[in-house]
Amino acid sequence: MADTASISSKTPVTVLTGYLGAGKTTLLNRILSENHGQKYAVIVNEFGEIGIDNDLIVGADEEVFEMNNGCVCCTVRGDLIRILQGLMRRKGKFDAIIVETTGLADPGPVAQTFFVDEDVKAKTYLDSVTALVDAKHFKSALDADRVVKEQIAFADQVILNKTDLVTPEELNEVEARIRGLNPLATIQRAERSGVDIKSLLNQHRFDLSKMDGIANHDDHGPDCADDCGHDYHYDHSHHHHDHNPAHGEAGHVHDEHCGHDHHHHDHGHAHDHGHINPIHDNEIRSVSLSSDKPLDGVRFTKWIDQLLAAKGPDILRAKGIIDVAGEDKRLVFQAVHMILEGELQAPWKDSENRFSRAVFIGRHLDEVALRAGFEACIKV
Ligand SMILES: Nc1nc2c(ncn2[C@@H]2O[C@H](COP(=O)(O)OP(=O)(O)OP(=O)(O)O)[C@@H](O)[C@H]2O)c(=O)[nH]1
Repeated sequence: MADTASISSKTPVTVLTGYLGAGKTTLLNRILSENHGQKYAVIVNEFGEIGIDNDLIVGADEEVFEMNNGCVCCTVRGDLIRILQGLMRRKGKFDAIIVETTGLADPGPVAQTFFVDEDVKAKTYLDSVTALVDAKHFKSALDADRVVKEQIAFADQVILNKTDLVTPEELNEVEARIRGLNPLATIQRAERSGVDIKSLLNQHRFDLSKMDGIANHDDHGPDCADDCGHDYHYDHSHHHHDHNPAHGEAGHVHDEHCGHDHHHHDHGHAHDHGHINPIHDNEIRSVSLSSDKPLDGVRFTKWIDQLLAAKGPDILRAKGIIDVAGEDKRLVFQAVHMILEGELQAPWKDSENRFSRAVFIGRHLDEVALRAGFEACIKV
């Protein structure tokens, strides 16, 4: 149980994203002023913002650290590491950290920081990427800026805010659109970012032990309740890759998808077979693969390694639970771009129907090839 102990001694970090005006400041203000018994250190990115944000947060008597740089996508990681290190020297003064990204930020590099930097990894863990969505302006923002899709694609949980400004029909439509982009995230509706703070933070969304909800994603996403997975006993055969040598360099996470379109694909998928992606989004989408037959562990590992090495820049998030032939425990994995984490855990119960399921969220996903690759791993 060593890892369980160490996870609990690490400080949880919530990365908060959301397009301009979605309600991030409103939410932060709630987090910092409501009486929930927790102390949060907040890292605010100043980019494009004005002083009032500061006043709000400082006034709430919390620790505030700012990142003063322009391009979050390429350069914030070094700053973030430094700020996190500074914060961790004051460990004990707060229970959790919230990183607010700018409305224009690609959450990828920020999320990757928590898997790449050894020091950060040793002291903190990414609890969730939480995206705020402005129900009223979502559709126009989607058209205006690709980062909106990235924020949704990366999110573990979405707060669908400003519900007061749209009709129930419009709200359902926006929610379906979000669900089409990301079948895994939980979605909470809110007015003035009024969600239950306790339900928002400390959810362990990146914790491999809490991914059982993926099994239910066809319905509602991984609605991992608090009691999900608490009793698991791990085997801790932790498997952690960084396929891109460039990522190994300290303070540098400029990956290929860093804000610039280097990738030219033939757009062969005019026809969208995605059964969980009811509304066509020509770029970012999700593909869900499943099988009730066990997979060959060696073949699957090789496939996912090669897939992420080749397509990592396009794959924003992936999660899965795999029934490995001859293995009593389920293999659980998740990836952020090329960074893959997987471990064996939670033995299948005798009464349980075993299954394998993998969900990929990304751009230019070739569903036919993904499906063929996955199915080739089925143990014959
Ligand atoms: N009607 C309505 N207005 C809201 C709601 N939530 C936030 N607002 C308002 O929307 C505006 C933008 O909210 P902020 O919390 O500043 O949004 P933000 O994401 O921090 O915005 P940026 O800092 O520009 O990225 C503010 O005037 C809020 O008062 C809501 O649920 N309904």
